[in-house]
Amino acid sequence: MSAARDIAQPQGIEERRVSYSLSTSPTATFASPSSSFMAGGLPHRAAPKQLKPFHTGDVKILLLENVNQTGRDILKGQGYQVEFLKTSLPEDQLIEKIRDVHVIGIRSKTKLTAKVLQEAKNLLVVGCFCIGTNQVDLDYAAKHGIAVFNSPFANSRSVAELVIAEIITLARQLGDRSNEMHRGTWNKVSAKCWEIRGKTLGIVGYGHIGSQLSVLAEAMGMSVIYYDILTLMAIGTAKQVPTLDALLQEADFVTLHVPETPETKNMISTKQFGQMKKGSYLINASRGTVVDIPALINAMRDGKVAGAALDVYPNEPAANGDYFNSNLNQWGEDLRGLSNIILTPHIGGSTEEAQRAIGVEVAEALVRYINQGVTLGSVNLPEIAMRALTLDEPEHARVIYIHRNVPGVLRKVNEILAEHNVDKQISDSKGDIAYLMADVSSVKTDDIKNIRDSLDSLNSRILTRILY
Ligand SMILES: NC(=O)C1=CN([C@@H]2O[C@H](COP(=O)(O)OP(=O)(O)OC[C@H]3O[C@@H](n4cnc5c(N)ncnc54)[C@H](O)[C@@H]3O)[C@@H](O)[C@H]2O)C=CC1
Ligand SMILES: O=C(O)C(=O)COP(=O)(O)O
Repeated sequence: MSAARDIAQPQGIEERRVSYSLSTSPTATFASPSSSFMAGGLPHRAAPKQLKPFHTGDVKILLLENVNQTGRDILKGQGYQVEFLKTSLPEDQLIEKIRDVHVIGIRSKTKLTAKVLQEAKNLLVVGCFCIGTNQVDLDYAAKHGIAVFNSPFANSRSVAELVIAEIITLARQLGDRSNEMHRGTWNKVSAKCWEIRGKTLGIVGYGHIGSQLSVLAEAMGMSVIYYDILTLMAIGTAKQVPTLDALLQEADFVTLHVPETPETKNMISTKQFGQMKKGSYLINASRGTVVDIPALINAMRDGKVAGAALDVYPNEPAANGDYFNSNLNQWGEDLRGLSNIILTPHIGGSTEEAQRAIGVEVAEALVRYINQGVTLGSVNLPEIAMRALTLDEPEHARVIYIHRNVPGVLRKVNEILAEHNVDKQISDSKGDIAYLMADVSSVKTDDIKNIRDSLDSLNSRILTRILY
């Protein structure tokens, strides 16, 4: 049985769903208190005008960017309202839509900036159905009690395989030969075409993708060196080098697998191209901001770089269609005019295997969070797990209190919970934000309302949810 089913669909839960409670504003009153355990509790940053009985059908989810069917099925299977769009949305439309939803699922294109998130008054959680989370203002989200989840490695293998294909394609100038044949030209050449056996691959960023790539490259007879800000265990006979310059000076192929951060912006620019070996190759399947594209164009025109593969760009379009004729890519003409350059539309993680796996992983994390408050795998909140609430424990409730990490909060929370039997309590913090989960028993509806109101009145409060 899958984790989602374990957590979200205990025996007999379906018929009881209609009676569990929507978490409320401090001024709202309870409707139809449940006598059983249910997973519920939606956020209440904006005071709802009226409280209505809650069921899973109240949870509104917006899925953008063609999230895989596997994820959609899991979420719909919970009874949530799921709206699905194939593309991302321009900011104004995104703001309109995000106001209304409790959950949003995105991939790498949708920018959830503070400006967008501040309109998301009901938003409980963001699911990034991809690896990168740079498109989300994680700090703003945490400070407003919005959890963010991603899929940390389900597409790593797909990216690593793409890079292997690109290494050979560049070494043999396959893109150019194929284009020539498409134009009807037979151009059989061996000059400056190489085997990859015995060549050195320099991997910048030796995380999930970089280390997977290391294994594949060594299996094909390449020597692997890598540079990372962390000291990391080498896989196989790969060697960590102390600086980026050392890597650039030694590598025949340089491939980038770092996240988008202020430090990685234009990490490969004129100075770094100057360090690279003449006739070496550059591959970027990380983020478009990591390579200074005008500097790459110059390095290729000078012959310093013999070939390049770009899968990512500083500005990427929201949907499939015309790209280089839009003003999104100001260097389109220059890039297309170069020889031995592979240009792909951010397809590193775009395989059936990766997308299916990501759909399941992220949707299951969302279900666990919505239904049980479990934050395992969250990238911006402390990770906390407690066993699922079950139906044979009447008058139990799960209290979730997201709060600022300041002294004295636990004492105040425990004063509020003191009259009840606290079966279990866990609390953890991450920077300024703390997450507390407590299962309490012998609680009646009025008790739940009182607990919620008291927690809401504390200065440290960011978000209170009570699941029962
Ligand atoms: N083209 C595509 O479709 C895809 C692109 N990506 C991109 O690839 C990136 C890497 O993915 P993973 O390997 O899964 O991430 P990861 O987090 O497992 O590894 C990243 C590595 O980069 C290192 N690093 C961070 N900053 C650095 C710096 N300034 N200098 C040197 N090393 C640094 C980290 O210490 C870490 O070891 C993602 O952040 C994402 O942006 C990921 C998946 C698909
Ligand atoms: O997983 C990532 O970080 C990627 O870059 C892949 O993004 P995508 O899901 O193709 O929008």
